[in-house]
Amino acid sequence: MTAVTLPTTAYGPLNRGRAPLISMNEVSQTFRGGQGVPLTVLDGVSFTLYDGEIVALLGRSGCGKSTLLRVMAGLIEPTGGSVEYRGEPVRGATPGVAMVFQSFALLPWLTVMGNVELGLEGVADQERRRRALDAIDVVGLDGFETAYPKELSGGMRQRAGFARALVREPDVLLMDEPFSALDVLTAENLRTELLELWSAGSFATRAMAIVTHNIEEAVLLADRILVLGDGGIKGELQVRRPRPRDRHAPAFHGLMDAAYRILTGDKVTGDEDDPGSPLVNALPMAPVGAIAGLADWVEARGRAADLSDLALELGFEADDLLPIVDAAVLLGLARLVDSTIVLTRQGVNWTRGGIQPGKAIFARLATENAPLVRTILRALGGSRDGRLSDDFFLAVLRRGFTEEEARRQLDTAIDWGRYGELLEYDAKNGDLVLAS
Ligand SMILES: Nc1ncnc2c1ncn2[C@@H]1O[C@H](COP(=O)(O)OP(=O)(O)OP(=O)(O)O)[C@@H](O)[C@H]1O
Repeated sequence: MTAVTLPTTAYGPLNRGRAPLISMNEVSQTFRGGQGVPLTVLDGVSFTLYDGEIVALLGRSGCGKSTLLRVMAGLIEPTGGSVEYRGEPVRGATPGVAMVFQSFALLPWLTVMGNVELGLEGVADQERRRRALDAIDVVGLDGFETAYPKELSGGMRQRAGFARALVREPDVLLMDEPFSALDVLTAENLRTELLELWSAGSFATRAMAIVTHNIEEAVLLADRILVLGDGGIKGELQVRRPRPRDRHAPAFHGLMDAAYRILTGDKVTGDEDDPGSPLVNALPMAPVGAIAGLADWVEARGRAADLSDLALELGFEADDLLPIVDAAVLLGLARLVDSTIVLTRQGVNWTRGGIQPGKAIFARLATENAPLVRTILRALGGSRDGRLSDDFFLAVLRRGFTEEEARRQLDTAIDWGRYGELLEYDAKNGDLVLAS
């Protein structure tokens, strides 16, 4: 569906330049099953959780989602491979991690306060009390400090579960189906509040991973969805949608379909023939001039360059380069190997080929790989006189993007199409015109 080629060893192309928090390297987990028969649940899984992201681990029942989460938390020592936390090997419980469980896991003989304070063993009384009260406040349980779990509804128990995890101010919050024991409305409420707190930076956590088998929940919450199956990661989806996400947007449905197709075994990534719907596969917003500039720099450095070095040299943050890098990768001008950008043969030909041959290469790549450019060309080709108003495209794009995003998507496609001499744009009346 997307033409972006993902690096095969590191599942995190959106996160280049961000700090890795937990890295799993070729992790395997084999349990002794019934009658001592070995059961391999994870088989050489590599995955990195980066600073700033929410990752959903999606998969069928029994595929090893909880096992993967427990290995990340250091609750299980894997039978193969290794786990690192901020570059240091994990031995025993992973530092900086707190967990939230489906079953709430509260001690029935302790009050809410007592349960939350449990997360702070070893902290002085007064400090412990202050932090517990703060955490209880953040999750909206103030007033229930002295209540016992049996006096609370399911939703309130899970709030206490979150408070007990957050009171530790964890770097990483790992959640194992935290909403699936709750009724639909309570789950929705808690999910929304968690996202609001996350977006507002109301707690110190830098990254979250959530296990779920609910596709909609994964698309609502995550920046990245990893689909687990057959002992490994079957596929990955990037969710580049602003929050809060509109469940009714076509793009949302497109992502759910894509996740479903990976779950059920259809290959979604790497389908070169179909760049997918422009409503789901947004164009990285980078003008051609910027992509050309990047390609020139990389070419001048032997056709491969480390992104952080490049950013440093240019005086940018690595993140500033991301849309430009994403655009080059989407078009097929470059590929990423971990954090190194490497020009493809087409990328080299584009940079070195001179103006007209360069334009021809770009035109072909944009038509093949950029969903919105392709859609616009098809629509113009099917119109009476090869001419359509930008209002037409904006109206369609608004089904998947905000007003502002829709305009920027169209402007990017026009910029790419004009450079490739595929189309013209008549700014006076806002018409897009197929190039003659
Ligand atoms: N400690 C253990 N000993 C033996 N087998 C185990 C152990 N823990 C998990 N398993 C088995 O490993 C497989 C994966 O379990 P896991 O709980 O990780 O799956 P899951 O994807 O989280 O499933 P679910 O969605 O149903 O919770 C299951 O077959 C389970 O029975």
